[in-house]
Amino acid sequence: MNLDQLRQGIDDVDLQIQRLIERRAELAQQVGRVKKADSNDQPVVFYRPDREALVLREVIDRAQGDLPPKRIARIFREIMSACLALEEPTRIAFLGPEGTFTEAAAQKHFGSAGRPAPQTTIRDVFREVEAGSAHYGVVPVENSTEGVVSHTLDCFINSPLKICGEVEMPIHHNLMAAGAIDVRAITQVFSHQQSLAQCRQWLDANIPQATRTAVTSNAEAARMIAEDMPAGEVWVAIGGDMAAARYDLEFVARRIEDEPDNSTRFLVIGSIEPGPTGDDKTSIIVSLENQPGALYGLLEPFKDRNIDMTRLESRPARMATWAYVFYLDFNGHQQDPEVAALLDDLREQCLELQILGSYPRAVL
Ligand SMILES: C=C(O[C@@H]1C=C(C(=O)O)C=C[C@H]1O)C(=O)O
Repeated sequence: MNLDQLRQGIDDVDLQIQRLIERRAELAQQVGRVKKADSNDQPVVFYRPDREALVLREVIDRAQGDLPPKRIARIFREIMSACLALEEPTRIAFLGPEGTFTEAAAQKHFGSAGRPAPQTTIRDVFREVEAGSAHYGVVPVENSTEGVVSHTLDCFINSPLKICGEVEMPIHHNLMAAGAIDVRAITQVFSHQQSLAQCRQWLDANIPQATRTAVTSNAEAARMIAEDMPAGEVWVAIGGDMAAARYDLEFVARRIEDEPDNSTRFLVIGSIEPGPTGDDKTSIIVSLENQPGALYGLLEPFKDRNIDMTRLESRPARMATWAYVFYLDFNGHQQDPEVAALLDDLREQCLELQILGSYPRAVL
């Protein structure tokens, strides 16, 4: 076939794809009407992360041809995002400002039809969702190089919100400046404290002379470089591609993170509790008495029931009675019989047990 014929073929296929997407959107709107009709005057829950995870896993399972399965799943992610927006425009609070990795994580999880609501602190993200001003929130929880974001875990302790999803993001850092600069002339480097820590060795080796200053986010650092730099100073920022694009900065060096597999895990928080999908995780917070064997008693039921713990984090207790506070992630959904039995075992071992949520394992 020649070029014109091939392009005619593409036009024909595009027409079919478009009509099918439009048909899909109509069906999603009907789903929205059924959800409303079935709601018995309760707040209607349009977003269903469990169903979305199943749709995406199905796409990946049946992928064929040369398109990588995750790439085609991302296309479906966007289609679903547009369909959900027809049912209800979804407002998503995230740790801002615009240009942070958390914004990129929110987009990866909800697609681009979500309405972003940047917040100044992690606590503000919780507040915004608790108050109902945003439907869902996205907050960072752990980084593969730097460990847990303890502030996020602490926010859960006094919050009624549940975890309804997780997002994994590879994190690549750039050194960014407001134009062409001489690296030896750099006086200050700004970024979020976690990003500075993730690039510590690179900074020691390449710009040891620059003062490191932690600011509220790497997007704020990028903004400072673009807008606040005094004459006679050479400031740079560390941040992701989104921050560079948002403030029109140039890359001095790319991928400066010390660990090439640097990644961050984010949590989606909200008031809903997704149903089981067959590949889920559960997160809990427990407090234990300060007595010999307490931690052993917590771990034993996992071994007995052959349930995989994926994270165990200890937090300083806030109340005297809470001698130890632990944050745990494990495989399975609280409605799975084995997990329900495990939770019963744990309740006997712990002073308090708070279920933060069961949610589908990240697909993309
Ligand atoms: C259409 C639905 O509503 C939303 C949109 C979805 C989709 O486009 O496939 C899936 C789940 C929901 O977030 C549904 O619940 O099935």
